Amino acid sequence: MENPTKNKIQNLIDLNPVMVFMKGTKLMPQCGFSNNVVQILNSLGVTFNTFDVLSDFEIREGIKEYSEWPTIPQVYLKGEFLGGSDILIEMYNAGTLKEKIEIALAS
Ligand SMILES: N[C@@H](CCC(=O)N[C@@H](CS)C(=O)NCC(=O)O)C(=O)O
Ligand code: FES
Repeated sequence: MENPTKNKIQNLIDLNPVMVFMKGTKLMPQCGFSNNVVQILNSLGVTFNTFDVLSDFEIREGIKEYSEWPTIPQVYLKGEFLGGSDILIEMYNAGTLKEKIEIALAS
């Protein structure tokens, strides 16, 4: 996937230490899975940026190809794919998510 879509995805991930590809916006998530991620990051006081894949079909499909992960939401931490809703819930419940994010952001 060497194309403008991939470049746009790469730029978003490079520029934003915590980058969330989701359905809807922080204030109005359009799916429960995306809402889960927003609520978890908000509750931990994490600063994050979002991209609404419902506004761009190329990015919606491109992000799945980029990460080889088939679903939205997708959370990236310092350029690395961290997970979707299930994985974030798991890390949040395990109590490991905040520290993982803080360590990554400090490095
Ligand atoms: N188990 C997934 C749930 C997310 C999910 O199933 N997303 C679906 C429905 S929102 C999806 O992205 N489908 C492909 C699409 O809508 O493009 C997770 O942990 O994030
Ligand atoms: S939009 Fe239907 S499950 Fe996410």
